[in-house]
Amino acid sequence: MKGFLTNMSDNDNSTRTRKPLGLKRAVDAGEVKQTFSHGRTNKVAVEVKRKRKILKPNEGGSAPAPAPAPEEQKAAPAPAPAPAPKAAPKPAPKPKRPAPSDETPQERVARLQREAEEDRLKLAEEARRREEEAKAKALEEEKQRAEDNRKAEAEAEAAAQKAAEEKAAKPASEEKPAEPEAKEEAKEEAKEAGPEESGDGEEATPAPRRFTPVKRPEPKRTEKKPAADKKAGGKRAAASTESDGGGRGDRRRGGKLTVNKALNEDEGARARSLAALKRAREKERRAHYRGQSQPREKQVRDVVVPEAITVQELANRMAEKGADLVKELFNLGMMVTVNQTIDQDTAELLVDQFGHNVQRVSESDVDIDTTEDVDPEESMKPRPPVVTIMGHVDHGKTSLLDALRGTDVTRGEAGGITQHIGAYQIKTKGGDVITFLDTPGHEAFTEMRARGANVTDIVILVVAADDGLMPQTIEAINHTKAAGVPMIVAINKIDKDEANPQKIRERLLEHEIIVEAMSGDVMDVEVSAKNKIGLDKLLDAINLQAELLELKANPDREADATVIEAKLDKGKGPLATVLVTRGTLKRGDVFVVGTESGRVRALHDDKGRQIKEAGPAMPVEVLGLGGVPRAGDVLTVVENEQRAREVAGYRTEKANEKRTAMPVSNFENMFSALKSEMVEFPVVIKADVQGSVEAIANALAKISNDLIKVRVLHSGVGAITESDVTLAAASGAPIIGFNVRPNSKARQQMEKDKVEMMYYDVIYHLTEEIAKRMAGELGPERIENVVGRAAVKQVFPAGKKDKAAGLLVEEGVIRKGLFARLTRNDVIVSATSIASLRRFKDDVDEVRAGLECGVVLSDTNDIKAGDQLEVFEVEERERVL
Ligand SMILES: Nc1nc2c(ncn2[C@@H]2O[C@H](COP(=O)(O)OP(=O)(O)OP(=O)(O)O)[C@@H](O)[C@H]2O)c(=O)[nH]1
Repeated sequence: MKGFLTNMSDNDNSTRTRKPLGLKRAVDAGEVKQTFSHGRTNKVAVEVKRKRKILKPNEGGSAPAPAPAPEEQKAAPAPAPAPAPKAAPKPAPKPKRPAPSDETPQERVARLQREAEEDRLKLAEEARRREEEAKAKALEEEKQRAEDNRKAEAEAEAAAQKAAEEKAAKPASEEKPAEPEAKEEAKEEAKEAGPEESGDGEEATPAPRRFTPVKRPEPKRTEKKPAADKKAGGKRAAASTESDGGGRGDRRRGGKLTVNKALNEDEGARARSLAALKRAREKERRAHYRGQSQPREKQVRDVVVPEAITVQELANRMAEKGADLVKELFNLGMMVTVNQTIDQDTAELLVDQFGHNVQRVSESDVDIDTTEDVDPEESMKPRPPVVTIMGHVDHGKTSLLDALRGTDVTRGEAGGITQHIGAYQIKTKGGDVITFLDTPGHEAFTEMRARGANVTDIVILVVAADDGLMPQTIEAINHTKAAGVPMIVAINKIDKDEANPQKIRERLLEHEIIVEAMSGDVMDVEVSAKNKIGLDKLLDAINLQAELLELKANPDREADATVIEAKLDKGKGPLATVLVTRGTLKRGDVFVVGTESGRVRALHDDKGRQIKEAGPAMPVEVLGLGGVPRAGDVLTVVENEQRAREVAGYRTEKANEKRTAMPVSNFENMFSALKSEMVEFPVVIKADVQGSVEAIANALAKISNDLIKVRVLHSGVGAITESDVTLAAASGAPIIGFNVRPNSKARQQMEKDKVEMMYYDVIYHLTEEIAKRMAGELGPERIENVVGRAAVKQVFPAGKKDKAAGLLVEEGVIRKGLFARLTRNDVIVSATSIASLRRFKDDVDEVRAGLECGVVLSDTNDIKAGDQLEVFEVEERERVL
């Protein structure tokens, strides 16, 4: 290599001197290509090949001898500036010089140029391809090139000698054919030399093909390289040309190549990475999509199922589609929408169907269950009794309450403060406190009890001594018994002359009330509310009874209370009178009452005084409620407002759910709902045996329907009595006698009261007749027969006020006087009749389909073009049950 470098330097010197020589330069220009190709070894190889051509024939071993001389000469004239150094040493042009004629060398030069150009191009391609080859190969290639270069040097010399010999031996004309030979030889040489060397002449084409299968060079790279080279600038190019000569240059070249490669590789890498990224993303996307499209693994959820829930809410809790639930319900034979509420059982069924776990929510999870919160015995302290007064109308309940209030020692001192709330407490002379609920009457008592608010400890049954037991007295007795509350009988109005307390006591026996005076255990006190007689005795009796009851409550705890009454005060807002059942209610306490929550803003006692706290059995008015609760609601003090709101919210939700929860629609329910006004057919039944009574009652129940129902006022075995007649007369009911007859008194009474008597001995006849009577009660059936339909085409005034409708009869016939229904968008606008019917200004009786007419409708002028008129007859038929 070094030798080569020295040659180059020699050539350089020579070129400097011979620059002006254009032709030589042209000859050298063939070699210049090598420079074009950026001084890569490849170019050098081109020269080598040419030399090889000459080399191949080897025979001309003598040729090299003359070559050196002309070589130098030739090299000298070669004007090639930069490339010259390389070209110069090459032997190829040298033989041309000695050519006998000038033309031949020119031609040669031309050929050489062409060949060189072709070589250059091909070599360039090959070079690029080579560059593209794996880095691992690069070193080997470089080594090979280095060797080639060395060979080329030697060969060039040999070739030069040979050429000289040939030229010397052959005439100028023979030189031409010599060239192809040389080419062929060169080709062979090139083949032998290996792929790298094969960039010669036309033969170069197969070379790249040979490479192609090995590694397809990316065309881009080949293009980029020169570009990159250009960018590198002249300096670099010069440097590269310089570096071509030696191993260092090779290394550098390698380095350059590496740089290019690096560039290319970078680009390639970038391209690959982008593509790879895209592919990766696409793959990921597809995988994701596939993942989605794959059937999801069913997630089993614990679904909390309350007592009532909307379909949508249940769907949400199951994370299922509402429509799916509706579909499922439809399959179960229930027609519901997502907004409808279904009951717990249905909801559970759905949850099961969808494969989730049912989790029944118990009230205690959210709500407050005071029954579970039992106070320990040691915490219990005696509390005042709570007393309710019941009795028949005008027997003196209110009077007695007032009288008892008057006995209050504290009130007496205060000078008769009017009662402020619906309950009050009195302090007896003995210091005992008694709470009276000022809601007399068993209805209120029972209603409270029905709501679970059994706050009454003792019932005082007021019976007027002058009146005896009356229906409401008996009802009060029954209600008290049902409540299991002890009773004290207050025989009132004993001040009256006609008062007969003993008779009352006796009558009470009929109702299993045995008073103490009759050796029973029910205390009885004779009182006069009017004259304030026996009040102390009554209070004593109450206290005694309270003692027996051992009424106790824990006052040292958060309060529970029951709403006695509640109202909305314009100034104070919602107010509730509550009776503390246990604990102590204090100002500032946070509570929940029914569906309302609140904080105690103020407490008022029954006298309207502000108090700070209220203990067990004390009635107080509470201010600070969020809303008006209902009587019987339980007020519970809770730890904080959040809890109060939670409970109130839960109760509200539950109340709403219950209110909106509807039995699943079916036609039966639908129709029964429509028939709100049911007719009752009252009867009194008397039969010979109980079995008959029951059979008749059942048979009559069966002929009852949604429109009319048999109501048995009274039924019994035996003859029809006077009282049966009285009862039947009061209700306008017939008396059904089955195998029985009225006694004479009853018969007279029947005639007097004009009570209908129906005798039967066959139940079927009885039911048949009753059914007819019931049908008669309902009246004949109205059946509508539509006879025609017409469309309102236009509306025009008729007379001063009326409007007439221009009709086109579409179906049937329209007749004057018939009933008509005017509908607009299928909604009935008016039910009327055809008042007048005209056709072309003539009154007509009827107009048939397809014809136009004008009508005036009775009692309506609300007619618009586009309305539909339906005309119908009404037929009345005897009703059959
Ligand atoms: N002579 C006499 N009359 C009385 C007595 N107690 C009540 N009355 C009268 O009986 C009538 C009815 O008394 P109320 O206290 O209104 O009776 P009530 O049971 O509250 O009546 P309602 O509120 O209608 O249920 C009134 O005119 C009273 O004056 C009594 O002890 N002696």
